[in-house]
Amino acid sequence: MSSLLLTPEQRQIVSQAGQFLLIDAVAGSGKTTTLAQCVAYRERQGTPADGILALVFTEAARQVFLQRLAQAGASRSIRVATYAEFARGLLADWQGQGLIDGALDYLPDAEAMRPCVFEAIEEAAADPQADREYGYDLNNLHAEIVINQLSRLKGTLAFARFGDASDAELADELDLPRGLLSICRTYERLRRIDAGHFAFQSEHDLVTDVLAIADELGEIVPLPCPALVVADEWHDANAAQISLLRKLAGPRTRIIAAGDKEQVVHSWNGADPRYMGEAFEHLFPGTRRLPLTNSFRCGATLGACAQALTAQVFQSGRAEDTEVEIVRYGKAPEDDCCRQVVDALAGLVESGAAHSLADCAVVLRDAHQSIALENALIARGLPYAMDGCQSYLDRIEILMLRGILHIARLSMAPVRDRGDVKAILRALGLFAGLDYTESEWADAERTIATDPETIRYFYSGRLSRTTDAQETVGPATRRWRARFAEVCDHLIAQASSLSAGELLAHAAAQLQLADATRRLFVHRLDAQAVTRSIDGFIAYARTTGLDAAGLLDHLHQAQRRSGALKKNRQPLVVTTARAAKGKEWRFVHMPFIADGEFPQAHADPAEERRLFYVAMTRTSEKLFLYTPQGHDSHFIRALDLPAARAAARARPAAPAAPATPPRVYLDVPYGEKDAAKQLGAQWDSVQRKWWISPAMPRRLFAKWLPAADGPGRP
Ligand SMILES: Nc1ncnc2c1ncn2[C@@H]1O[C@H](COP(=O)(O)OP(=O)(O)OP(=O)(O)O)[C@@H](O)[C@H]1O
Repeated sequence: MSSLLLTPEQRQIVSQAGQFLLIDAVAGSGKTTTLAQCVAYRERQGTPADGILALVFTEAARQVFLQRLAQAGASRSIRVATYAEFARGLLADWQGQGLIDGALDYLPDAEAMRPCVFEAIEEAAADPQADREYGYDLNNLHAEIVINQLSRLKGTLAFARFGDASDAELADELDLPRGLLSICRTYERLRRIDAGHFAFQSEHDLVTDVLAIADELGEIVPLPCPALVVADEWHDANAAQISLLRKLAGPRTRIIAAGDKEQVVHSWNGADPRYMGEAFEHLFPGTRRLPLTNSFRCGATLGACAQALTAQVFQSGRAEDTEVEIVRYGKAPEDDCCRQVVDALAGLVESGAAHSLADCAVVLRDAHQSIALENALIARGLPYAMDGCQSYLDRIEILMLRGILHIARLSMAPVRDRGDVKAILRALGLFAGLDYTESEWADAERTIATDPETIRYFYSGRLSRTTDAQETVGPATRRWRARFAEVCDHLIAQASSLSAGELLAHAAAQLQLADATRRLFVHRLDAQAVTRSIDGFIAYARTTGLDAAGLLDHLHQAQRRSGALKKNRQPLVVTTARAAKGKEWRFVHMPFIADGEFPQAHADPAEERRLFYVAMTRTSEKLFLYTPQGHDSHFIRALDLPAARAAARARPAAPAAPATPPRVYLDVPYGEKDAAKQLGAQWDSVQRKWWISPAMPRRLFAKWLPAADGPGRP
């Protein structure tokens, strides 16, 4: 049984009687805790454990939910599953009962999916009607892009449209290349033999396969009809998941979903604020909505800022405040901003406010902003670990730009490590559209790692040749390779007279890298992120003023130093707003809060605001926001910090809201319950405790009062 005292809001949720309940919760308000308490309560009320199902999105969330169930005193046999796992179990049951044939092959990961994706790419390319502007490359990056797109099309149920819309129509509607859509359609055709009979199946297919089979075979395939389904982190749900939930709702099934509508930040993958609102209410008529407004993570000042930003009630259940400091940066914005971040981080550790850098995180809007930050951290010797995004030194577009500089110099020096040589060459080959076999790659890597000057032959022998009869590349790739070679020839000629920044800027302009990026990364948002990263790196190269050799040397040293720093066991975390969701640190720093950066230009303003809210509410002790001097981002203004501080000061000192429940709970042993009852104590069936109102004379109940309230039991 839990020792946690539920807040009045939490208690109301746990004991409410309606069939469908949607919990509108603020960040850190105990969604998971409350859902687990709902499960334990219903079980105590007689719902059998095997009639209860908890659905979550990830294995990590499953583990947390299991812990919370144990804390709430629920039985261990209650099923907690991810959506994919649950769907897979259903398919296995149907197969076991002989209702469907199931899949011949289960593809557990992207690696296993790759041959099937390649087959789909080849078939789509061979179609006489194929989109000739699309690069049907058979490489890992392209396979990954196809897999992500398959997952999006499934999550949004857009696959259902394939029956009545052409690839061209869908391409237009979804802002995707027609070639990519026909690959996805081909993949699905290769996979799907018949209802309930699949040539192969991956994790991404499971939920939509269950939905499709249930639609096609109707009552032949029985769906479970649990007495209670709870769905955590509901703000991440997509169309497929909400449809599955609907299918599980029998006439007496109770559904409780908890989420924060302000944390819908995965719309790229099908999440939609409507699933936290009207779409849920439409599918589950009579839904009651109840709030969880007390955050146990964010103190009063930050809570008031979050409320001002989102216009949703956001109170603090934390006794201590969470301060917010606005730091302004000036000239040379990137460097000045990062210098201030690094100074503040070092100050937190030196002053003892943070036990180590592991108490801190830097949350970026986007990975491209890490370049100046990582350089500042490396220069200061502060250990850091990237979480949810790669270090700029490892990102494929940066490796490609390094590769271009190596070509310009016709030397791989100073890089000698075979792994580093491999990463740079492959990134270069990918952008250049080089069609190498594994053994050709291995050969090139070995030779160049042994003698860095042989990159010259790699360039003249393969990279710049566009008429090799053995190559099977299409005309679009061939044209692109010719342009690539022309630009590289120019860079080689200019390498000694231009700086690295000028060489790269020339290459980016002549190669129209933004277009090339769109060709490779396909999805508009992915391509934009890579383009920003390329622009950021070129700007950085320009500020150094170094020539190609100098910059390559500098990057090599930076890589070595960052490798050494990575060995530290208590590093600072550098992450992005999206990847930070669900996490928490004592001190959070958010650099580059400037209009155009965060909120990002051309992005959906509502999702930008939600992302900002997610990032800022990861903090428990102090949030640092860095904004340009004289140009506060409109997010900073929206927080209305002076008013938030005033509200926090005006708040009654302590105890905080949840520590002052309107009930005083008693520790009454079972044998003394009648005595307590006679004195006026009442039974709380949610907490499973006796309680009195604060107005009642405590001395009568002194021996049962918890330690903080009275003498209690010896
Ligand atoms: N009534 C309560 N009293 C004290 N602490 C509580 C209470 N309810 C929840 N908590 C604590 O608040 C913290 C956050 O709870 P939980 O993880 O359930 O919140 P969440 O809303 O799911 O968080 P997130 O926004 O990160 O998804 C946990 O440490 C939990 O133990």
